[in-house]
Amino acid sequence: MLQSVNFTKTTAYKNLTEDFKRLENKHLKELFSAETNRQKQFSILWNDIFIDYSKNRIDAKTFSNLISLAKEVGLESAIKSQFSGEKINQTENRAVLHTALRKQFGQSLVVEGKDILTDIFAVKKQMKEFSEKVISGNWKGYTGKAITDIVNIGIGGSDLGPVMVTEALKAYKNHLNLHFVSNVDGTHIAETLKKCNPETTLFLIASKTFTTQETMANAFSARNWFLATAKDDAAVSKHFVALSTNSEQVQKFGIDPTNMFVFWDWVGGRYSLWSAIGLSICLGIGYDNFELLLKGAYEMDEHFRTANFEENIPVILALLGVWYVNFFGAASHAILPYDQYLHRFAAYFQQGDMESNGKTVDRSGKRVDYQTGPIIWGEPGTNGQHAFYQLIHQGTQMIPADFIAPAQSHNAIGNHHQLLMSNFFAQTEALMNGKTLDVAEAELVKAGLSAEEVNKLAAFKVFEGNKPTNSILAKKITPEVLGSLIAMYEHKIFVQGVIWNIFSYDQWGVELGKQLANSILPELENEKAIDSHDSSTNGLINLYKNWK
Ligand SMILES: O=P(O)(O)OC[C@H]1O[C@](O)(CO)[C@@H](O)[C@@H]1O
Repeated sequence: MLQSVNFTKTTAYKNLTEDFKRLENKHLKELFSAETNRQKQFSILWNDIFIDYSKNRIDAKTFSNLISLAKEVGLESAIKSQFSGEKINQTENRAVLHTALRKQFGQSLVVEGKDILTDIFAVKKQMKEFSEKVISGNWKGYTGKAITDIVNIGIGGSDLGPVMVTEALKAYKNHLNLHFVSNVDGTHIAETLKKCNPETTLFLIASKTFTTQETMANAFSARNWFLATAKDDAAVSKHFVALSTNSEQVQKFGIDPTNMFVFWDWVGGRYSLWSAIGLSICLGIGYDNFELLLKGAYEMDEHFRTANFEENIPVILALLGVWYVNFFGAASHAILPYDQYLHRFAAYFQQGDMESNGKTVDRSGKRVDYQTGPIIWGEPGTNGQHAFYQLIHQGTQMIPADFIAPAQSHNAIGNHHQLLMSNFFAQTEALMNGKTLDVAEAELVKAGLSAEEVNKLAAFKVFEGNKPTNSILAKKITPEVLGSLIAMYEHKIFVQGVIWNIFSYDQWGVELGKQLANSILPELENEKAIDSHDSSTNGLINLYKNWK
């Protein structure tokens, strides 16, 4: 079981407090000139991924104290507990075993006396056979036509992962058109269905619980739309399949149990793209590529499970994050992929990270007196450069950022990739070095400005620099590399949760809004004025009722 340790009471934390005093006002430029082999010291080449964390505000002593922190909070035994299937998600009394889904054929994992890989491999086989049948055109719709369009209906973890992965691996896409419907706003399903033909559309109803309001509303609307043309309930089985843990609800909805792809309660929603929830991935890029994605994740699992903390990528990234959140007071962390295909990567980890570590109560049930999970955000470079980088460069907040880029593009058109990469390299260099007042003034003088003008303008052209970044350079974004990158962030989130002494695998914080929406829903179904809430909520509801 996970130990409950307040990390702020450890010796390592005390030492890090001293480190912070020493480094708080030290510029990264100074650290680089003091250590000529700094990149070598603070980087890891692993498979086809290079992690350069040298542009962080640490020195060798801090690094070693951060590693000690991981040891003191019992990270080693926490990793063992998670991988072996202990019920570390204590508030839901569940194991956390998305890593089991990535195990390779021929392996086994016995949990509570049962080899859980037997069931996992059986579902994978079902996913392989089904996806191959649909892709080849052998799976026919109710009028005998092959499937052309796949609509995945799900939300949160039952949507974001498949969306992100199928976008990231679009270069591997086959002929099937993929659509994702998540929002309960009728616009989402309506606009999607405009592009589909009921005879050739396959719906994947993706929901761990099969009770999620948004997903069920969209699923029923999809079925109504389908039956309006098919006019025969028997046709549903050729066009609707379920990805879920809840067979009872699946059957109630009317989906044939043979069309159900199961997973288990030990797969958290935001960690479920590796399970049956990944069926849209199999359909979009082929089962073999899905297997490669799992393989890449498995390799990262093994690295995380076995590497010394000093060389352990997820552990190091997590510790650097803690360093900025808890010592420098960073409130957010940016994920900035220089790859258009990764345009949903940051959005995916908004759920992955914030739903996991957005907690205020520690594992003993007490309110924490330190900061926990940061806000995760980001957009692909170079678009972000022309939008919000101004604040990263010259704003008052410290925003640690991960820059991710592939050395090889899937679309080598002209010199586009060189242009992209020159920006990737330039940004972390600029964030680190900044630009001094002297340089700013000299540039203005060179541009022919008068002394008075130089004096007026120079301050605005200064970049303090000293902004921490990680550079994550991959050879190419292949399914395997993507799998490794996703698993890397998953484990980073876990490590941070262990340090912050919180439960990373529950998400009670999403419940209150759901409860209240359920109690408000009946109040919207009649004309009566509402007075059961506060004046603001009553006023808004009543105005809505007047206007609708
Ligand atoms: O797959 P389900 O059960 O429909 O849940 C969807 C999402 O809802 C949540 O439970 C909370 O919003 C997420 O954790 C989950 O990914």
